Amino acid sequence: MRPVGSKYLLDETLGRGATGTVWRGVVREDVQVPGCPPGQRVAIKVLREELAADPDVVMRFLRERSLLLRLTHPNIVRVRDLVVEGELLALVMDLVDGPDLARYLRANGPFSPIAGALLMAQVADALAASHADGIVHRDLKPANVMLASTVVDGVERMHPLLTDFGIARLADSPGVTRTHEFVGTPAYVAPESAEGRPQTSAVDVYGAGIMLYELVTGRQPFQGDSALAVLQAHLAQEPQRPSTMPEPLWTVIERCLRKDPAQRPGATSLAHALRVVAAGVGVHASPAAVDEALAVGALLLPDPQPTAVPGSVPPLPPATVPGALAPGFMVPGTAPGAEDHTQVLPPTSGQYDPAAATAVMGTQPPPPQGAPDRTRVMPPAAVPPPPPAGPPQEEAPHPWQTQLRAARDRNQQTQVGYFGPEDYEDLPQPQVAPQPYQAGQGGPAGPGGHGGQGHRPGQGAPGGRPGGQQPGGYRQAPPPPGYAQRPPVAPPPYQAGQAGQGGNVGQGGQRGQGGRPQPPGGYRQAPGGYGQSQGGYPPPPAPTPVPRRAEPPAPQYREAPPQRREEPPAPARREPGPAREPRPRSRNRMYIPGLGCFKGCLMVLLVLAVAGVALWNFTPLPHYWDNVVGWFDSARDWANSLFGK
Ligand SMILES: Nc1ncnc2c1ncn2[C@@H]1O[C@H](COP(=O)(O)OP(=O)(O)OP(=O)(O)O)[C@@H](O)[C@H]1O
Repeated sequence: MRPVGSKYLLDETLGRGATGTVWRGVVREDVQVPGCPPGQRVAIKVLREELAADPDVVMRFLRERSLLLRLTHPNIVRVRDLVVEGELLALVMDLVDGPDLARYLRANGPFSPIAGALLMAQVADALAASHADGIVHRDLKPANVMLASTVVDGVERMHPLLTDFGIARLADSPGVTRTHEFVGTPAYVAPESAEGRPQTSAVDVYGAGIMLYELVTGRQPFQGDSALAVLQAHLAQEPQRPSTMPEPLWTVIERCLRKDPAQRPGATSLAHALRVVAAGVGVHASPAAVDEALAVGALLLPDPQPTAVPGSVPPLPPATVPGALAPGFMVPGTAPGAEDHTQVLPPTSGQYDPAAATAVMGTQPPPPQGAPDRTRVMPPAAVPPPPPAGPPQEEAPHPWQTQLRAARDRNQQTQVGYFGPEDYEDLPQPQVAPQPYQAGQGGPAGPGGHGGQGHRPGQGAPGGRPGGQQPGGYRQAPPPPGYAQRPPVAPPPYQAGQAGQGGNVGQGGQRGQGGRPQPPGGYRQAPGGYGQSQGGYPPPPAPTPVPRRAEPPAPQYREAPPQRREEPPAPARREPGPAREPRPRSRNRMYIPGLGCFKGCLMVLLVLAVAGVALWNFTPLPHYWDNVVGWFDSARDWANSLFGK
């Protein structure tokens, strides 16, 4: 295990993202960390060195320490500590034993509308709490929702936990992102973020709408061949209701995806509305619950005081084409006020001092001066010379570009991007693309409610996807002390426990009649689950102990074209400018996470030595060598005899 800071040991890598690497770690046995007993297993996100080398990010890290540590909620992965040492920045979090939602979706396919609504209601709870605390997530996506499993009444259930809070905000340093760039993932980015307009907590609600759509359909509402095209779709296209989507759920999604952030609901009312929808779309919903779900639009109240994202750029001139980017927009350094925001990444704040005390941002005092430095996960970067005074020069390559290259092989990464009007001209005119799986789809819905409305192409027959809830219902974990400041949310009706056995409510609001008969307990055959997926997830790659579905997936989901891998946005074209200063590069040329350059070099020498020994012993090389030495001796004797020596 490798030390990180003076309190933690890194064990193994859990995964890598665009902003850093997440490790499984452990609290050292010989230290005291408040709230974390010695030996406690934790997850440690070590931010990438480009971020850690930016003094502005470090300052933000320190400033927001108390905010992030304070953010506790049953549906938020708790941040336990922040480690700042040399050029290492790390967040210590609770370790979640489970997959993230993106991986779960890939492995198991979409959720039923009820399960999707209930899952997203918990995510909306987490958003409401963070917004009330002044924190906007800004990078909401399934990959940032971890699925823990909890056992309630002897039944394993999924418990969503939102993570990566504050990362987008940390990354959004003036030294890291520049004017009109966005931090986020194109498929989930709100129009105002893509356009560089001021952002508020409404961007998270937009992301929640995209996620909700994806959870119940298996695809995202806005797609394109490139990140730029996806961003353009967010700006110009209207989302289309899939025929299988219950009307109340669509009402919620459509409101979350409004282009105007002021028309989106607040996170608190979103959570409430989703529970009302979940209670009203099952075939066993009471008529009153059905009516309430159909009137859900009235519950979707905008946030009266949306939380502003600090430092988001001022509004730009209105676009001339609806949904298009404003003229001159996204060209770094040319937009009005750009000079206020665009900065060259400042030099690092000084040489790394290995003898310096570890600065761990906990409540514990730092170790005494002269204590051995235990953290060398990332070696220090060279200190570049200060930029020469004179006329402004073109900026060095953006550090995020390095990250994007590194992340290129991963789908749906958090990205920073910008694009200009010339890029926009390359795009096809905005149009509303037909839903891929609508092609060849069946006729009008039959009397089978949601279940009969198109899960099987060409028919409206009964027997679609059954929803329903489990007797005993899904229960939420009790909120922790202190969380009660949040506005009260009406207890969801499903807590009362409903037996679910069939399809969802049809588009016309009639209760589905034709849901496939299911055993009590809802869509899963396993006892205790609600909806399609809430009965526990199979921890990949181990097979799930209970069959997930009572029937094979609906054909159109299988027939839908595979999701394209998102390419990171192409770097913006820049006007030819004066020659760039060579970018100061890190000394860490051969970067092996956790090993560092020195050990990497030793490893290379060792490999060369072993190869040399093997060559000498297992090839005729010694024989050739003797021959060469013999020839050399003969030549010397001949030369000596020639010159009479
Ligand atoms: N608290 C945690 N406990 C356990 N695993 C975690 C935790 N946080 C993240 N992970 C795992 O680590 C992996 C990498 O996480 P990270 O947040 O860096 O990825 P990402 O969200 O895909 O990337 P990015 O947001 O930078 O685009 C994830 O796949 C997730 O499964």
